[in-house]
Amino acid sequence: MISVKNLTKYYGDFQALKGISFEIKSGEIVGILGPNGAGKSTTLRILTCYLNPSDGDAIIDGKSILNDEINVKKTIGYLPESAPLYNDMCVFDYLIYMADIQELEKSKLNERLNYVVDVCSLKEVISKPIGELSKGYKQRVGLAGSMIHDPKILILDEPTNGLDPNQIVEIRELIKELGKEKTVLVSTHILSEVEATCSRAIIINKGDIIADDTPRNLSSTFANHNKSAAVKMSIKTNDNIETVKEKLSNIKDIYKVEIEEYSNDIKEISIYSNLEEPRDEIYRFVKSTDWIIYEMTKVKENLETVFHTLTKGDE
Ligand SMILES: Nc1ncnc2c1ncn2[C@@H]1O[C@H](COP(=O)(O)OP(=O)(O)OP(=O)(O)O)[C@@H](O)[C@H]1O
Repeated sequence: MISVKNLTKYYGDFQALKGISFEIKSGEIVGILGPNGAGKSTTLRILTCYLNPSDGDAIIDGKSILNDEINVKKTIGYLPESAPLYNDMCVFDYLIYMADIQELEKSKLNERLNYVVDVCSLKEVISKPIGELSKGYKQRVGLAGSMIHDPKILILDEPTNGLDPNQIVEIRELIKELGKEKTVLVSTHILSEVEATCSRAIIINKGDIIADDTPRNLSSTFANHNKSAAVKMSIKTNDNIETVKEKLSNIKDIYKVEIEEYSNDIKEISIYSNLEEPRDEIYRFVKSTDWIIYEMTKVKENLETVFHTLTKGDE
């Protein structure tokens, strides 16, 4: 469905992509992961014909990005990192406008409108101006607009960026749902999202692919030489999520803290550490607070720790 061959991109003298190649089969949901500046957006913008490669080619559903731009764009639904939504437009008008831009046949308009409104759960906001919607709803509108023309492939650039944990879970569920019918390529920093939704992860760093496998295989491949670990913790506290995150981030050797879920005073947290056994330090810290620990489990290997090991020193 997508065949990328030796894709190279220079910005002036700077080589942002160093001849990457990969294949994506029909029906796959593939996550493209990498630290800031790795080349994720550049790759996605080339595949969607918004940027020319310096060298190489990509064949999208049989069409080359080099000489069949119009048909490539028809095959793809693209949600850029910051989707250009029109705040004064109501959701309905925006979807009609996107259908128009994509030259969707009039006879298919009603059916497609009903489908995207339904799958993206937009019914209750359909007449509202986009500017009045929450970030989560705006992202749903962006997704709905990007697939109004029924593309075979969805390319989503950091679709959960800036969303709160509940909205992230919702968009993750939506991507899974869409993946039942479409081939999906999604870039993200949220690795738990890749583990939960993607059948494959392509890890990219400094313009090169450094790993390409199922999340499970990646985790087990690196099981023996990975010195970092993750801890899943459930706590009870009245501190808000930002405060919890900040306090835990200050513990020595912790490099990342994610609040996975929360309801009132219960917070489910993932904590990532450079140490093989981070629980001692975490416990000592929690003892100095009024938090109550409901659960604390070490997870030796997951995609986050693999990712950290592979890209260590590059962030
Ligand atoms: N228009 C541009 N001109 C010059 N350099 C650029 C341009 N766009 C991107 N770059 C550089 O190319 C590299 C790859 O950028 P890209 O945006 O593809 O990375 P990314 O993996 O998407 O990062 P992020 O997660 O921060 O969005 C970075 O070093 C970036 O500074």
